[in-house]
Amino acid sequence: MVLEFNKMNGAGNDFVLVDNRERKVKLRPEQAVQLCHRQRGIGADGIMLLVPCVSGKADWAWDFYNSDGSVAEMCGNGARCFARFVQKLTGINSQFTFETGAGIITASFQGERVTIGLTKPRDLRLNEQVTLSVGAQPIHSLNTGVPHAVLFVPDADKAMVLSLGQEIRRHAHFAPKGTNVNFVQQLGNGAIRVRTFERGVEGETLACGTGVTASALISAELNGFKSPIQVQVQGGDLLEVSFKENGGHFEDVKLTGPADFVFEGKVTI
Ligand SMILES: N[C@@H](CCC[C@H](N)C(=O)O)C(=O)O
Repeated sequence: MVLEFNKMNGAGNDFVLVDNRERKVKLRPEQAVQLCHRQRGIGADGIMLLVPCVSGKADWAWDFYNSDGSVAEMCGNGARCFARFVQKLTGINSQFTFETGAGIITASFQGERVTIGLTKPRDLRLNEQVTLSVGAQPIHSLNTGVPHAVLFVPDADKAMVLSLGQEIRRHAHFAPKGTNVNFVQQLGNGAIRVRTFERGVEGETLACGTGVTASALISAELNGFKSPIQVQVQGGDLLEVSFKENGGHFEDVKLTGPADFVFEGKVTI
């Protein structure tokens, strides 16, 4: 069949978006892999299909695939792109909701930027000593829709994102689901810089929205960072994480950043 798609990116994390409101597309994992392939396909970190929300709990829903064909519960940068895609197809400018594997996400538009309201963060674990090939390291973790490990590093440029990222991503400590891995440098002005090794892409991406969010919340928890936190990502963009703290719990967690169309096309699958 011929698939019509939009190619988009959110802070350099790139995606293929497909209108599947009529549910005619049945994507198999190997087709997702083929479409995301950077030499043999369109090239992307993931694919989102817009579908009707059958549960009736939200305005829309998505099916999300990583570039290795695995299904992910949530994607922060993808969510902003999805919001712009829905806006383009339906003309909506006001806040709306969509259902993901992690729960209901809200989306709203601030001029060029998009804000998404995430699901309540869960499974916060701090300062767990994890034995790695470089020795035991304190690793923090938080699920912001998908699981994230967070390590603080003095200089993100020198972080061993590929080698250590891969090791932690599949470490027994995070089994069976594995984890995304974020290397976080604290910048002087209450901001942070984050580099992420992404599960399901199995490499470093130019940004990871849920990873940025987990890194910001853990910076707040451990180092007193205040909302909103500015986060510099590997692609050079700035994302913003805002939240409320209520008795040691984070609420009303929001991620704001860019979501850009790159091109439209048709591909036979
Ligand atoms: N890039 C995303 C995260 C996508 C899901 C992740 N690869 C996983 O499988 O956990 C983001 O911006 O949050």
